[in-house]
Amino acid sequence: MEYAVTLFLCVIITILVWLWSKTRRATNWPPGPPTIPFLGNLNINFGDMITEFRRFRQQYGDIYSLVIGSQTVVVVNGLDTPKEMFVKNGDIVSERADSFLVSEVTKRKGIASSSGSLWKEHRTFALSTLREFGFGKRIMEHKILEEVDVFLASLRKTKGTSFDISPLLSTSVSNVISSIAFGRRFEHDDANFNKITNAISENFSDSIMAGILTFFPFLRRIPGDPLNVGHFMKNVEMVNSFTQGIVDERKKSFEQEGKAGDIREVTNYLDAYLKQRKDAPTESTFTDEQLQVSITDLFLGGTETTSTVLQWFILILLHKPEIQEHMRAEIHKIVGESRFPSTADRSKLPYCNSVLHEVLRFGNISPLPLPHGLTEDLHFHGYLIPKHALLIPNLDSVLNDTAIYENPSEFVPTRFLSEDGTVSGTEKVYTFGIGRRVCLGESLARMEFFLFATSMIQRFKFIPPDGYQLPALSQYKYGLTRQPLNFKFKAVEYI
Ligand code: HEM
Repeated sequence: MEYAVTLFLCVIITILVWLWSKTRRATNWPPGPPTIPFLGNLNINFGDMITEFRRFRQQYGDIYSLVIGSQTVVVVNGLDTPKEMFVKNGDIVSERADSFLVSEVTKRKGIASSSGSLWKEHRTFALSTLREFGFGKRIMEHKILEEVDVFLASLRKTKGTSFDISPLLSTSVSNVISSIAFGRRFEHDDANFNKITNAISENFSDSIMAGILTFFPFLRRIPGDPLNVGHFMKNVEMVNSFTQGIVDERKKSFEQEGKAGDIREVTNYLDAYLKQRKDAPTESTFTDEQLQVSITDLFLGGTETTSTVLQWFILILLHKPEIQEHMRAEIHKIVGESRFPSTADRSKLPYCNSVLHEVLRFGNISPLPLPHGLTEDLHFHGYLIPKHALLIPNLDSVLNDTAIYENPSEFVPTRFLSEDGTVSGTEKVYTFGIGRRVCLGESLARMEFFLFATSMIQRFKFIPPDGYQLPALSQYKYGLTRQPLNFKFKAVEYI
């Protein structure tokens, strides 16, 4: 009996010591808020991480750490420290750390969630394939402008009545990446496609829970599902079966074409992948599962982010009609009214260009990207960053840095306009990330943003409905991206 009690006490003490050691910060790690025994930094405000992280930066400097659950989080802030961390040490810090989204939702597959050679091979393949199909080229511009044309026709149909533009933007922007990723576009009244873009929107705006589950995975099992994980996973399954259906259908016709010796010209990522898979050795990383997850990554990455930036753009211009007027005057002067603006006009539209960069800065749509992981312990600025840490490049700390920008919380349309009328300083607008994990769709997103935004302003005036209170520019929803609150407006045809 005495032996059993002693054994029991030893087990309890071992567990307590283990728990205590897991929830304290080692002395050689970056500093951070004091940890509470057995709780670590559980007392921080998870509801407003952006503000909380700003406060920690003021207190602890450009690199600090938090102990949450049994995880160590290291947050890297400012302009120079992230560059040094994610560019100079790119070999060590470009893995994707485990999180609920990475390990439970995408099972470390695809592009955004994979690591090591699986990630390198697929990122390289995706970049070179997408470049071949027009990323950053005129052929891509044509595709986007076709979509802009359909989008503006839908705006016209609203006949100046008040409406919510988010579903229309999601479908239009999604059609661009769909045609590049799998050679398809969808009609604006396609109910099934609208269900898919709606599921994506819901998951992007409603995923604080994904962050919580990263640190406390057991909360997923709570009876009654108070975190609504079931709904999130249902949306994930809906999107997965949509992309799987497209892959399966094309695989079948690809095999038939192969048998007949008549494979269609390769014009999209899906066809390029099937061809790569056909020619690849059996032990290659190019598998059916990788195909489905990487297509889904492109589809998701290319849908919600760009349409969120466009929503910020419209909301800002509703608040500041004088900026609309100024942009429209510049576009009409340089481009005229009969054709859409093109990327070749960009350098001749410095005011518009400055406004769009300011939207990318002010919108701050991905302030805290998915955490990076490490391949080994890293000694950095005199601290030890343990291999198991989750590394967060805090993009908010660059985009709202008072050392770089005067009054960063204000929208200043001429922020990037120099006295000589040229645009400068835009290289510090790190909206698309830093280092080797930098956004894969950056050139597409920039082109889409420019073409959609300038064509809209060229032809439409945006006005708030009479007596309607627009959401303030300081308000936002934060899930996977930082989004404006829902709003309505009228698009009145100008030309
Ligand atoms: C304005 C629009 C966009 C913004 C602000 C944005 C921002 C970002 C950010 C901050 C990251 C994470 C960087 C990191 O992990 O450190 C990222 C990754 C990624 N983005 Fe975008 N993105 C946009 C549009 C797009 C588009 C159009 C695509 C479609 C091709 C795309 C595909 C991806 C992919 C696949 C990754 C994962 C890259 C990797 O892990 O190697 N994004 N994006």
